[in-house]
Order: sequence, then C-alpha cells, then structure tokens
Amino acid sequence: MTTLYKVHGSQNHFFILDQTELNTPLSESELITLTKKITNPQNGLLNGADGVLVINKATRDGALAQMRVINADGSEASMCGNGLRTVARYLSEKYHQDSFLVDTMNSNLRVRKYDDLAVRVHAFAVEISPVLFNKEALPFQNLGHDRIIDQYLPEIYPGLRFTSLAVPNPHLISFMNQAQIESNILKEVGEYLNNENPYFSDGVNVNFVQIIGENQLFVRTYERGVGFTNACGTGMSASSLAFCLTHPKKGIFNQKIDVYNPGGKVQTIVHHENHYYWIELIGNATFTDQIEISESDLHQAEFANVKVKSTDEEKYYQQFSNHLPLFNNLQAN
Ligand SMILES: N[C@H](CCC[C@H](N)C(=O)O)C(=O)O
Repeated sequence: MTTLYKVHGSQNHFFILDQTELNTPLSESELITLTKKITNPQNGLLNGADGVLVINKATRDGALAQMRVINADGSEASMCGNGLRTVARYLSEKYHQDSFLVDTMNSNLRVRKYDDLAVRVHAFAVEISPVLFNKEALPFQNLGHDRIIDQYLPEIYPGLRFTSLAVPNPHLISFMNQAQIESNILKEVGEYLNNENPYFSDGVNVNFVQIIGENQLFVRTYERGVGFTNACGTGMSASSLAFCLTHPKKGIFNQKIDVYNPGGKVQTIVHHENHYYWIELIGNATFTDQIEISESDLHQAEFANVKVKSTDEEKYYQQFSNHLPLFNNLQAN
C-alpha cells in the first residue's frame, strides 16, 4: 500500500505522488495515464484535480527532493507555484525541516514554512524564478517583438495591452477593468493560444488582472494543459512582477502584494536584486484527503479499491476564504 494526498493551494487542486515510497516507480506512460484518469472531474478521484505533483529523488545537489508537475492533459509544466507550496509542506513534515531547496525542472528553488494564515490554514513561502522575457524563452513568434511589455497585440485581442514573461513556465498577462475580467475574453484568448496558433507554439498560461489598489490585485487564469483554474501560483507571481513594471505607482518592489483569485488569496513579494528578478509566493498548503492505494492499482490507474480519509482542513480553509473581501462576481464565496 502507498499513500496519495489530495491537496490545494488557493483551490488549485493536485494529487501528490511520492515515487520514493514505491517499490517500483511509475514509468512515464503510467504517470501520464494515471494523471489523465485521476484528474478527470467526472470519473477521476475526489472530483479530479488540475494535475499530479510527482516527488522523486533530487537530481541536483543540495535539494531535499525533486518535484515534477504533470498537467491534467498529461503534458509536463516546468513549474507550479501553488503545487510547490503543498510539496514543500509534504517534504517539511516528512523530513522535519522548515527551510530547504526543492529540485524543479530548471533549478533548485528555496521554500520555507510560513506562519499559519488562520487556524489550521498552514502556509509556505516559495521562490519563483528564473524570470525570462525573451521570445525564445516563452516561446512566442510572429508578433514583431523580442519582448512583450505593456504592448498592444491586436493579433491576439484588440484594445488590450499585454506583458509576457516566463517564470520559467510561460505567461501572458493583461491588466483590465472588472467588466472585462468577468467577460468571455479570457476563454476566447486562452483557448485560441492553447490550440494550434501562429504565436505561442507551446501554448501559454493566460492571466487577466484587475488592479484593486496599491499592492492589491485580483488574477483570473486560463491554464495551459488544464483550462480555467481557481488560481495559478506562477501566474499570480508573474502578474505581480508585471504590475511592478507597468504600474510602478501601485505595484511596489520588495513589499507584500495581496493577490486575490477565485479560490482565495496569496501574497507575493517581487524582488529586484543585481539586475535579476525573483518572486516570493506565500499562501496556503492545504491537505484535504489521504488516499490509500495498492501499488499494483496505482500502476494500473485503478481506483475502485482505494480508501479515502478526509482531513478537517478544508473546513478551516473555507472559514478563512469566507472572510476575504469580494471584488467581482468571479470569487466563489
Ligand atoms: N497552476 C500552477 C502552474 C501550472 C502551469 C502549467 N499549467 C503550465 O505552465 O503548463 C501554479 O500554481 O503555478
């Protein structure tokens, strides 16, 4: 028997699979089959999820373990901010450490335990980096720019300004008013750029942002490999940096920024050190269920005989998020 965990960061839901606990780790094709099946909202487990976070032995020196991110459609993401907070908590409890490095696709990232956000709402702070703006890193093509910072891109959507950056997974960000953020534009742009298109050949996470006030944002995301999601940690981090760059009177470097999303709230701090940017992402790491499954069922993505034990953490998370202010009709509470 082994244990899977159903977890969320700002209601961005994942299953955590610790491959180091298995006699035989899942192969690539088994991982993809498992992810597609378990995350399915209709026939998956526990109403599905946005992806599977896979823990392996670290491949880089200094890290406690490796995290891989498999999106719901079976593609792999280079990073996941909400997911990294939950993996940080899992590793922190497993190895009894409060501050350490996690090996991700492009680099080791720093994580640390943070003060609880409310009663039984555990929190972690994670590093989001490296930040890249060049068209090869995203990648994007045929837009007539080498970098996109506060540019009109009528090819993508007329009348909106866009900023694009990789952290290191790719994001396309636009600041807009409440009516625009509540409209169908995100679905239109998100679907267009995440299917065969001439501009973002690998797809892109699309983040639409409403400025609430000084150091306050609301972010809505259409996620590559997933679709609409309650929250995207790398997207909220990338949006915070875009905020500081394009609205410098309201978005202040080195200060906490409140980032609201349909699933709750996180905080970010945008650092600018020696010509290089990195973002600290702070938010909940909530464990809602523990799932006992036999190794052979896991290899076969067979869930009929699993045993699920729910925690009481969701109740406390709901209490926390019910007290957040409402800014638009997209927020759940
Ligand atoms: N939800 C994740 C990001 C997943 C990104 C993924 N969809 C991609 O880049 O392919 C987060 O919290 O940062």
